[in-house]
Amino acid sequence: MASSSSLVLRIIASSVTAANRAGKIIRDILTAGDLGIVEKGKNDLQTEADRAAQRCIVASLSRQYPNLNIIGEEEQTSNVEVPSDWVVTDCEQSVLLNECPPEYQQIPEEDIVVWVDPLDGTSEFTQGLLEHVTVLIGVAVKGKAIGGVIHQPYYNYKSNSNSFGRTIWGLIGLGVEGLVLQAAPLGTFIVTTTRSHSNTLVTSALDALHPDEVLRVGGAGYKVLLLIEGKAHAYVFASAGCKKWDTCAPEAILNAIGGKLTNLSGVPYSYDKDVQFPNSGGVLATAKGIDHDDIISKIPQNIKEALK
Ligand SMILES: Nc1ncnc2c1ncn2[C@@H]1O[C@H](COP(=O)(O)O)[C@@H](OP(=O)(O)O)[C@H]1O
Ligand SMILES: [Mg+2]
Ligand SMILES: [Mg+2]
Ligand SMILES: [Mg+2]
Repeated sequence: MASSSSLVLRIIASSVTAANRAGKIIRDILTAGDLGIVEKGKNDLQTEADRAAQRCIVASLSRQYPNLNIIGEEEQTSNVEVPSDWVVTDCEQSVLLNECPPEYQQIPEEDIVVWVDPLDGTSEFTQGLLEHVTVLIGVAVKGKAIGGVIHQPYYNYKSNSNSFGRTIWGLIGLGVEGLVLQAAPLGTFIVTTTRSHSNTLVTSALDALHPDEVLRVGGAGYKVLLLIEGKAHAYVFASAGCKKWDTCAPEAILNAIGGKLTNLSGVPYSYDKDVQFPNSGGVLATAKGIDHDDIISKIPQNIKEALK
């Protein structure tokens, strides 16, 4: 089989196209002005943009890969028609120009699970912090996050240029495309964490690490981008609030450039189709070159216990 036609690479290539389309849908809904906000739970909002972006991504991927396991954040009623121009079935050709790493060349469809967060950073989206918004599509093989797409529909939107938005994709063994990798500054320790889902446990984990600076921003996708672009050294979230769709794509992309994401006890998450959705052990993600285990050792035991 030619490497360019490996299923994993084609799914990533299709996910880039679908994420870009979803980003355009998100922008159009915000521009139209009716967000249709629904409260799913305490401090847990959903907008028409979340719902529409998910329908676009799931319809687009399942049209091309009818037997693929796709798990999305939002509940979806299958009998609602998806507008035909939301269904995109072409692959991003630049992805297919790459050689698929040998270990992923022969993966059958049934071993793959795709985790979809159609809009990460919903809280910030509703408050106009648009740079924090991402579309996340993660690809897991046998429970491991191996590839993914982070699309940022409003990247650079404050600049006067007409071309804003960007798409980052990555695959372990291949690397990451769509941004410039940068190391965070030496001699200081910058941590990023939640902006809208904090509590006393979240704060006490941060306190225990004595960071020089804490960047409180929205979304798991955006926080991992801060790590990749050298704005922060670690993403620390001592809460069970994040779910598998929040971390699958960011974890794979971070891993592809030498970073790491685990729970706060250092245990990796499984992305199998049968797993529980919550990342109940919290989230620690570290940039390339940061001593992940050293940070784990500084998280107090009572916090680790509370998150088990
Ligand atoms: N306590 C909580 N309840 C519900 N969702 C939570 C949560 N804590 C974190 N999350 C989810 O985890 C993602 C990252 O959170 P945060 O921005 O606070 O770091 C968000 O995804 P969504 O915006 O896709 O729902 C958010 O909803
Ligand atoms: Mg949500
Ligand atoms: Mg999310
Ligand atoms: Mg979401």
